[in-house]
Amino acid sequence: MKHSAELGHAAKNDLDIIVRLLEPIKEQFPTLSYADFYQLAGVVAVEITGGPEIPFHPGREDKPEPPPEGRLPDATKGSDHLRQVFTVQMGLSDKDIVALSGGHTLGRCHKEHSGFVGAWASNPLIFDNTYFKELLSGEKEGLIQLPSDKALLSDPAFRSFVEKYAADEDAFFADYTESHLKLSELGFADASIDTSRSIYFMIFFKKIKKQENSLADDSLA
Ligand code: HEM
Repeated sequence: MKHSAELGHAAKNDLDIIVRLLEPIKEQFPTLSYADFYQLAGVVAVEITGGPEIPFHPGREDKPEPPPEGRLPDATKGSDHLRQVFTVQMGLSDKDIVALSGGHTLGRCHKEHSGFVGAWASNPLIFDNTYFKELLSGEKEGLIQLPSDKALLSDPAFRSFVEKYAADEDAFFADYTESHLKLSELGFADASIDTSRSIYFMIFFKKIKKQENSLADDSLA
């Protein structure tokens, strides 16, 4: 995210706004890598919008170059493509694919970015299981279902997880936590629980959370 090539990526057009908002917080923690900082911001975002507490292990190093192009999933494609990206390339399971897709409980699609328009849920600033409930209840005026979201309904293995998460938010939160943690530590060989450092980082976490709250208050004011 700190590389301009990534920021200019059509699929992530708004990232520069987040990067700009986070920069004053990052400046207070110069020893923290950007890779750890942005992962921590993701963990905080899920938690402060009502989602589960995801464990965080620090120690990622910043890379001098962005990763190669073409590794993001394509929203116009179906289940074979999702398994190619998440299972073949990243080693994640069907359960991970469906649980992580629940991240679409937050935010929305923008015409100027992806060409799609609208949010997946009527409460797009709350992390809950509405995404799965909406998916099962069919298309609705004002809400979006991407082809890649609909693939979770037509593929029987995916669908069983959609039904489970729609019926049981605790099960979604438990699986989402596991999958988010797994995704956030791909390629991070040193991820391990080092108690003293984890406690140290929890202090950062609380500080950042406090500042996020005051940023949110400012932007509402
Ligand atoms: C399964 C494959 C995925 C596909 C094909 C996909 C596709 C998309 C697309 C097309 C957008 C709209 C971008 C825009 O127009 O601004 C989007 C937004 C978003 N995606 Fe995904 N996504 C996937 C997985 C994920 C995962 C794993 C997460 C997080 C766990 C996630 C979280 C989000 C969020 C929060 C937004 C809203 C961003 C905003 O409000 O600006 N997505 N995604």
